[in-house]
Amino acid sequence: MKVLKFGGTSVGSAERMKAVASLINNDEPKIVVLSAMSGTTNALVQIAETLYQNKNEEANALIDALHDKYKQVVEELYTSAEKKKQANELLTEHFDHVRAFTQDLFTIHEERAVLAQGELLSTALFQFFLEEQQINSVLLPALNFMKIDEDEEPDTAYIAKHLKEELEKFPNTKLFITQGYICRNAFGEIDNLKRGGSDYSASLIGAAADVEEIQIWTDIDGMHNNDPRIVKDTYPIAELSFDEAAELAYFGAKILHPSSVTPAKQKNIPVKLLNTMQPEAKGTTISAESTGGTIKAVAAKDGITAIKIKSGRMLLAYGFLRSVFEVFERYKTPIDMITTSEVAVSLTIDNARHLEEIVAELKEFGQVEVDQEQTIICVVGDFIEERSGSGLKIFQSLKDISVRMISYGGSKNNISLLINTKDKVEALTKLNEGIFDRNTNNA
Ligand SMILES: Nc1ncnc2c1ncn2[C@@H]1O[C@H](COP(=O)(O)OP(=O)(O)O)[C@@H](O)[C@H]1O
Ligand SMILES: N[C@@H](CC(=O)OP(=O)(O)O)C(=O)O
Repeated sequence: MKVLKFGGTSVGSAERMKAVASLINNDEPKIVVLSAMSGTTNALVQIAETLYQNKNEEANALIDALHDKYKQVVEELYTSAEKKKQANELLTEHFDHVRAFTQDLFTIHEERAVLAQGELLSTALFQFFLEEQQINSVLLPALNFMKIDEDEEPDTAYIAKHLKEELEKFPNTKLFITQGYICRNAFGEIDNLKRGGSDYSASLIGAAADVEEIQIWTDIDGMHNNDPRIVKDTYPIAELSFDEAAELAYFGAKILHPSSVTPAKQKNIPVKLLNTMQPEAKGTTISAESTGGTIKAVAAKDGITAIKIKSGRMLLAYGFLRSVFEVFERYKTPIDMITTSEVAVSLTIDNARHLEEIVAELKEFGQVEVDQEQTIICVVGDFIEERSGSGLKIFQSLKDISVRMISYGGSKNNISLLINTKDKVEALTKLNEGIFDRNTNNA
């Protein structure tokens, strides 16, 4: 059994859905995980924001516009009048459900129900298409097995048990379709795995069903060595280790959801990143093995806040760092980077929701400085043997850019640098020119 996840762009139009159907139409047993059609989740987020503000007329106009877009998809996707009618009835049901929220109090619970509509629609429309094409498949409702706990972490035991039960209901079926992104929370309510979470769904499903391979089908031919949205002349990487891929995903490579590597790594299931527009391309294979040159890729994570605590008196005392970390723990705020000197400790966070409270508490330890609009540049590779002077190449490339923090040694896979966000494009471009050995890594 394999898991194949198709992202928003891969199911973004009737034409794309038809291409996905032909890609999966073979005898291999598989679970197909679909995202919402591209643009849908953003549109639903906008509808939810409008509903929060009680702008009901505006919300209705947005809902109508999205509904119209889907009517067009139905027109293009199906050939028979019967399927078009069935699909249009389904659209009415879903969009009326969203419209109903204009009449009522709008809270986070309603918001989550609104956000779930994208995946519910894409999978239902796709299943209808397979039926029309007489391709035998079963639609598995993710809300019957995908669950997060009180800490918003996946309940892997629950997922494995309930997914197995769902699959066992259909012993003769080889093709299952299900929703990415959506789940139930500890209270049984509809929830989600955060933006981009369908990759995470695919990986959790793959681990739960102990599949032989997880494929993430998207609109690019694998993980590139640099952000292709920012830098020209990037190339796909043939192979990455789980740890390298996890670092890149966490530090901004949008092609993968940050948490999606962990479940696959735990079960040692290879993950392939493949391109729906170019299915024959080799893509990237993520596995326990790591081969290729020393420096593999670079990614950038924006929205970082740097906090420096200066305290000559206390820094070297044992227990000091623990007290600092406890402040962040109290506010459930993870720390990304940390560096220390004799008189100060600098660290970064990407969730500044409790910044004010955190800073107020840290001031008890010393002088606190805060810098926002920072970016972490993360260079990933196998740095265990400093054979090729990777550090030198990195610093030479960045010689004209002011680097605020440097972190190396936490893992053998990552050198992280903190820079001002305004310097990001220049930093990524210079690194692209200065640090890669194209012949070794290119897919
Ligand atoms: N290092 C990278 N390698 C490949 N793609 C990347 C990288 N960094 C950012 N991306 C972007 O990620 C996009 C694919 O992710 P996403 O938009 O989430 O796809 P999907 O809609 O299939 O889920 C690509 O189109 C590309 O612009
Ligand atoms: N539809 C959700 C989940 C998702 O993963 O989408 P995509 O696979 O298109 O990144 C989102 O837009 O966040």
